[in-house]
Amino acid sequence: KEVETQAKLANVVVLATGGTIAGAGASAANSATYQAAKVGVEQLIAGIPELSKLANVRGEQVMQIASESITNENLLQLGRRVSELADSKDVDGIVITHGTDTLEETAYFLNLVEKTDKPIIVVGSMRPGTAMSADGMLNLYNAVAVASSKEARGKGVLVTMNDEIQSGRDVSKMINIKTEAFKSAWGPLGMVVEGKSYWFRLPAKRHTMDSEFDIKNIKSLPDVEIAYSYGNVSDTAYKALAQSGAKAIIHAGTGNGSVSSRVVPTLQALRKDGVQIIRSSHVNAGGFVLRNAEQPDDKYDWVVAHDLNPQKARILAMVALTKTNDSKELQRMFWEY
Ligand SMILES: NC(=O)CC[C@H](N)C(=O)O
Repeated sequence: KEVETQAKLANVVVLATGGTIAGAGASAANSATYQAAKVGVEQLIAGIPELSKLANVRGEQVMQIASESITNENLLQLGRRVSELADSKDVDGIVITHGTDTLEETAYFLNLVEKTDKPIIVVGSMRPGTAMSADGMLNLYNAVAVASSKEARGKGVLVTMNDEIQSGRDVSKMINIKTEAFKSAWGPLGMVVEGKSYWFRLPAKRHTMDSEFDIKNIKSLPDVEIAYSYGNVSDTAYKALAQSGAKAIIHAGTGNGSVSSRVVPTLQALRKDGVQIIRSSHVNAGGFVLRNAEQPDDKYDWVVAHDLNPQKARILAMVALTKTNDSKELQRMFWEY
């Protein structure tokens, strides 16, 4: 009978990359002071015996790092492994355990480049497993539940944190001390409760199967950098980034991606030199940058990131630049993805 049930369960692979979900602290009182990326994937899976009722779960340790240290090479390595697994007949769903600092970047990257309709779920935690009220166990349980469900297919890369199912495209880490840390300006897609998913809406932007990007065709990612804006900002960072070889600079602007009059001439000159200038906003609850509002983008040949925050804009710019260096094409991609 047991063999029969196991045959019916979905096959889910957990790819572990590190982060707080694999963190360990000195005592149960250490919810914020601990070391990330300490616990191996086998131990994470073994810590949740209930997973075996949801799916046939196996783990792979892809890397063991805190996510602020993830490089473009790491992203490509992870993306290629996800793609290989998604192509395998024996795999129904993929879960990626990840540090929360750059989780939103990895989730968006995979959402753009993985050609599969199989569920891909990225998950992390805000407290290490050694802490009181650790959140990683339930987040991972929920991730495996969603990864093994048929309803999660074709919805793009998803993130399960704090009982919510979020689109990997929209979600962002909004606060770094609460377990209710991941939010999207446009709301979650659904909820996952006691291993069952409840869906409310679908992503409207192009992703995975419907994307023109494919990890199999991406050999390397170009250098795209971010410059932060604020009162009294100078053009020093923009110039230095261009000089160090950036193909595009994401302007992490104030408000509607506005640009200081001290910086405008430098960005005009950099664009003439071939650097793509992409205006985004660093406002906290979600930016909404429109073309030719605040700055004449048509005249300067700049691109706007619309609702993508600066770090997500960097991901799309890198992926887009593997295909085109035409600013009109880049702008189309920024509207569509
Ligand atoms: N909560 C977390 O996962 C943060 C830990 C670490 N900075 C990381 O992103 O990997």
